[in-house]
Amino acid sequence: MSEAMRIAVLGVSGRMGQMLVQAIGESERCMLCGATERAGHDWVGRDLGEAMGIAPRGVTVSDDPLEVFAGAEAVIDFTAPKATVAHAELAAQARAIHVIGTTGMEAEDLAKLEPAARHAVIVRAGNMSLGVNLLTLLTRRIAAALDPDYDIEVVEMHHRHKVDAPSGTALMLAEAAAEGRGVKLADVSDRGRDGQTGARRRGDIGMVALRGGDVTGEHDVIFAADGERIILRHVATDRMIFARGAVKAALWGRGRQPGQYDMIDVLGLRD
Ligand SMILES: NC(=O)C1=CN([C@@H]2O[C@H](COP(=O)(O)OP(=O)(O)OC[C@H]3O[C@@H](n4cnc5c(N)ncnc54)[C@H](OP(=O)(O)O)[C@@H]3O)[C@@H](O)[C@H]2O)C=CC1
Ligand SMILES: O=C(O)C1=N[C@H](C(=O)O)C[C@H](O)C1
Repeated sequence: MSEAMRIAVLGVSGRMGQMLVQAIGESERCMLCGATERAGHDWVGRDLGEAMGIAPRGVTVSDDPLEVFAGAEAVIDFTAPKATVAHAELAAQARAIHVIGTTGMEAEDLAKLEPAARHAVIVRAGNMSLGVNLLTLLTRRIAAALDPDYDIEVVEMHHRHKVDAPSGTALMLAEAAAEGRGVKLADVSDRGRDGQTGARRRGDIGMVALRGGDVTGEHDVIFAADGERIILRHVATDRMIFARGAVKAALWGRGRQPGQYDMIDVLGLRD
């Protein structure tokens, strides 16, 4: 059996950071070797397990990503866009596999991942669950089969703490719908309806974001025509689906050529 993969978790105190610690602990194929938080965070310098209120883990939370990357084969990053861009540069220097779950990245942030991917394996997805990735494939197929008399709307709901909209998943689903229709999402996307909007433009793909309570993540893709609606739905009830997907991505990255990959590659679903 090959050696257990050494994985570090970035932004470890976050909702996803803590799930990732649990998901790494579940697998015999990997071990947690490091963890980071922002400088000044009260977990920095403490044993991770003790900070989490569980048994000591023998891993000290660091605010120095460079030191953490140097000791890791893979790093898993569910933090914030600017932090992720900086992490990508460090992952490239350390030749570490960089699994990115962070959403809300703008085009300029994504462009900065390209030079890093010349040296590191980057696996990035707005949603790391099997269910959502399958849903993107279904969305693409259905959009390809229907003409623009079927209006496409992507509706998402998340917890009150989420800071970006539309969600990374909603963007993945809208991209898949646009791809199925053979159009560019940027040309047809309608994200900000408010006031006197005028009638819906034929062929547009709408996106709507709801925020409230503790909703883990819910996404509907609606194909609405005269006389009928088709609704594809994914409901996440446990963040472990994302964390397990991210660990799977890190393990998949071992021995790959540098470049940018997504969960469709990891799950072997590319056609
Ligand atoms: N792809 C997927 O499957 C999923 C993606 N996500 C995405 O993951 C991201 C995180 O979500 P969530 O865990 O809910 O958010 P949280 O705010 O709970 O966690 C983010 C953590 O990252 C920390 N952080 C920010 N900047 C840095 C930095 N420079 N170095 C180290 N740590 C840093 C934050 O610290 P502080 O709070 O002090 O700023 C915080 O602890 C979001 O973009 C979310 O949309 C979430 C779930 C699934
Ligand atoms: O912030 C979240 O919580 C989630 N973010 C991802 C997204 O933006 O789609 C994935 C999941 O829906 C949870």
